[in-house]
Order: sequence, then C-alpha cells, then structure tokens
Amino acid sequence: MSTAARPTDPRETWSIEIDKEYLKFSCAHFLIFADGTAERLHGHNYRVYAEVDAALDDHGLVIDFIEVKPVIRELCDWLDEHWLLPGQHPDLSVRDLPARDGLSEHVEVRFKDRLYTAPKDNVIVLPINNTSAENFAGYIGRELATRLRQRFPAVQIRLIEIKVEETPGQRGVFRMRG
Ligand SMILES: Nc1nc2c(c(=O)[nH]1)N=C([C@H](O)[C@H](O)COP(=O)(O)OP(=O)(O)OP(=O)(O)O)CN2
Repeated sequence: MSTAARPTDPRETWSIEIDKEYLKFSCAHFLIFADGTAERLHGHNYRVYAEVDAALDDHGLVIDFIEVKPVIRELCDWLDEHWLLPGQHPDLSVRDLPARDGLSEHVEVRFKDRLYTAPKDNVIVLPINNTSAENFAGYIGRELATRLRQRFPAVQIRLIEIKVEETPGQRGVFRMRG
C-alpha cells in the first residue's frame, strides 16, 4: 500500500492535544478584583493543557509529541515555584532592593496599603495586568507560539489553544489563530 501523502481534503483538519500530569507549575499570586480589592497572597498547583492545530505532514504527524512536550515543559518549569506578579496593573509596583547587610537582592512589592518584600529570585513579573488563569494561558500561549514557530518552521500552525487550570474544574482558556 502506498505511503505517499494522500491529497488533503479541505474539510479535514488535524490537531494534537497534550495533557500531561507534569505540565504544571506551583506558584503564588493574588488576584486583583475590579472593585480594587484583592485576595490574600496564596498559591495554586496550576495544570497546563495544550492543543496545536496544523496540517498533517508527509509522515502523518502534526508535530511529534516527543518534540513538543519539552517546549511546554520548559515554560512550566520556568514559572514553577515563583510568586507571579502582574507587571501591568496600575496599582501594583515592584521596586528592586540591592543586596545589603548580608541579604541577597530583594524586591519591594506595593499594592495600595500592602507592602511585601521577597528575594528577587523568588518573583517573576509578567507582562500581564492581573494574575488570572486566563492571563497565564495567554502568556504561555504566546510564548509557545513563538517557540514552536522558531523550532518547527515547516509546521503550518493554524491554532494554538492553551488551558490553565487554577483549581480542579476551572480553567482560563487562550486561543491564537494563524
Ligand atoms: N475568571 C477568573 N476568575 C477567578 C480567577 C481567575 O483566574 N479567573 N481566580 C480566582 C482566585 O485566584 C481563586 O484562588 C480561585 O477562586 P475560587 O473559585 O474561589 O477557587 P476554588 O477552587 O476555591 O473554588 P471552589 O468553588 O470553592 O472550589 C477567583 N476568580
């Protein structure tokens, strides 16, 4: 039987879905609400679910699972065990504190009447306006799209969908087309 790629039927689309227990990140955050109040600082074990929609290659693959999982995992591992802060919220500021008196470099975080300090390497300031599951999905999705296009230039990605589950049963969902 021929293994040549069949002519594609425009009605058909293909995608891969990745849902691995180890695609997770444990992080601290506090959500800021529309009325200006915010949660106390707390943490979640976030789970990441990914879908990539693209043409099937001549070998019957969208993208090799073995090659795409490490790209998602490197993003999860980079976020893991950090306090995530929204760098674009108007009422939250982060100031670097130089090492002194035997202390390592720290950051000072101000939000309204709250003041926190933390070792600088414990914190990641993300280009988002709130630490919602949706914004985490958007950040991971955009980063993943950039990295997949760099590493798999021949893949014609049509859609990337990232779901970030903050607690079992509720997820933020991000989709990027084209
Ligand atoms: N659209 C969103 N709403 C909320 C988010 C979010 O990321 N996107 N996040 C929070 C809080 O961070 C909170 O920690 C989660 O809220 P909550 O629903 O209370 O979580 P639980 O799992 O404890 O909910 P239960 O229904 O009690 O199990 C809030 N909103």
